[in-house]
Amino acid sequence: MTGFNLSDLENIVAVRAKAAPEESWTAKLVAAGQRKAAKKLGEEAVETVIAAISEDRKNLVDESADLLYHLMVVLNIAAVPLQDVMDELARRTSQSGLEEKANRKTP
Ligand SMILES: N=c1c2ncn([C@@H]3O[C@H](COP(=O)(O)OP(=O)(O)OP(=O)(O)O)[C@@H](O)[C@H]3O)c2ncn1[C@@H]1O[C@H](COP(=O)(O)O)[C@@H](O)[C@H]1O
Repeated sequence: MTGFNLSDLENIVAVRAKAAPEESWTAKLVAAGQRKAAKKLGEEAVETVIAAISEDRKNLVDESADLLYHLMVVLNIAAVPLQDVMDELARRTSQSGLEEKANRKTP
């Protein structure tokens, strides 16, 4: 265990987003724009799903890392701090997912 967490990754992404695109994948994605970064995030999500269904534990860890990294890039481009996501998750701890689903208002 390293103690490395998502907040550390968010900080790395914020720094590398300002690097030259020729020397940083993060900067290259940021320069390409949100559409491209989100597409990459979608690809990583699909690869994570495939790893989960394949019951390939090592691949699931690797693809999950790719997924979380690309999510951090997409949040950076959208100027959404990770803390906003964590606050939303914290807010949701007050009720179960099933409870929330049952109470959802239908349009
Ligand atoms: N965690 C990551 C990370 N995870 C994945 N990637 C890159 O994401 C890119 C896409 O990954 P893929 O495996 O999908 O590669 P691909 O070439 O698109 O593969 P195909 O599916 O197309 O075959 C690759 O270049 C990976 O290296 C990452 N790039 C950067 N980071 C972090 O960001 C830091 C800064 O990186 P740079 O911005 O590149 O300096 C790094 O030190 C890491 O901490």
